[in-house]
Amino acid sequence: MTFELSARLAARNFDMSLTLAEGQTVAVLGPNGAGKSTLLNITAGLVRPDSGTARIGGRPLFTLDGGTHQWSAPHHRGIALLAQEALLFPHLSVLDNVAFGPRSTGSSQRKAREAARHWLSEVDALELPDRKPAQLSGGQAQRVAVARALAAEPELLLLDEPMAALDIHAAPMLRRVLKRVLEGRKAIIVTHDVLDAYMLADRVIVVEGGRIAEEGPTRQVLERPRSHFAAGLAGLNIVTGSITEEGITTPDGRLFAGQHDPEWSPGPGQAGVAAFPPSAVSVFLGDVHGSPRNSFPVTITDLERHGGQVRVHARGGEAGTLSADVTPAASADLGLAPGMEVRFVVKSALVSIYPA
Ligand SMILES: Nc1ncnc2c1ncn2[C@@H]1O[C@H](COP(=O)(O)OP(=O)(O)OP(=O)(O)O)[C@@H](O)[C@H]1O
Repeated sequence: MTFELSARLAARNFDMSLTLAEGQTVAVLGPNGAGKSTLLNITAGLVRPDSGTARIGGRPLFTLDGGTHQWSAPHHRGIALLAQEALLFPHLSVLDNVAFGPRSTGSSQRKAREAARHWLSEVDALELPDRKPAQLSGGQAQRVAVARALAAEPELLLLDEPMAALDIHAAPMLRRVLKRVLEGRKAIIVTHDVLDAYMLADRVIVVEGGRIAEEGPTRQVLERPRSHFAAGLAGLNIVTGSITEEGITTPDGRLFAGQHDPEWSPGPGQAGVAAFPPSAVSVFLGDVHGSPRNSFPVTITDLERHGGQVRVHARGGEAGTLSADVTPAASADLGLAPGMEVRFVVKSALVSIYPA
């Protein structure tokens, strides 16, 4: 059954629509304050939008358009929300925490505990049933919380940065468990980690300023980003403009040459993106002689160590923020420092051009 939502909430500058097909997991990525949690909370029934509709299959979750207003309470939505913290009932054993969902929908204690054991085994936590939540590590508690959410047999699972509160050793195990249990399930996972998107999601939605900035299949969005946020996650620079024979022309009239997708024949003037890694950018002081192509005057905003290189972050007028990787020796020779005006020159062979 398809999940469909369209909602607006003026107080949070929120206006989004999305559809989730049966069995599909979507990752929601975006900067702080973009509206990711608001999307989950509206879906779960914890925040009420000004207008909109949502349904799972034929079953309405809310209808706030037109004359008839309908609003289902959170526990009637068939939706489970998993937060950053496990939020288990502290006085119940692990087994009874997981059995809680089936119990509250009328299963006998025996049947509910049977279901609980099944879900504990699905999350690799069969050795924990008698413990109290206070006796669990963060990663164990979060796996139990996943089992508790699934034991309620939700039609849609919402995960709000489930790995965020875990240490680096516990996160990979939870990620593996989630990969297994999300297979073939409708789920929306809010995350700041591209690894989650790659491993867990069929599709990615990038949200910015309460709107969907970009969406598509995970690899397409993360390897051919169109939004600056997704480009940042992918570790790429992007410059947008309109398509020409050789590349794109930026809004301030600069030609940016690159390699077109061979399978794609753009119409002239069509909006396009030029994407390139920081390693494709060289840094020069002053004017560059010869071809002015793919060359930007920029102001350095920051320098940081990145692997064995120095990553030079800069602002380039219409081009927005760009970064270049140079060796520490080159950085020292050029005397690079924040506030300096330099020129970024990008190798056109390493620039991919694709439709915006
Ligand atoms: N309880 C609230 N009351 C009023 N405004 C809120 C509330 N929670 C969030 N907002 C506002 O709504 C907007 C979206 O916030 P939201 O928490 O959904 O963003 P987010 O993408 O989840 O951010 P983060 O990554 O920091 O968790 C922001 O402008 C935020 O300030």
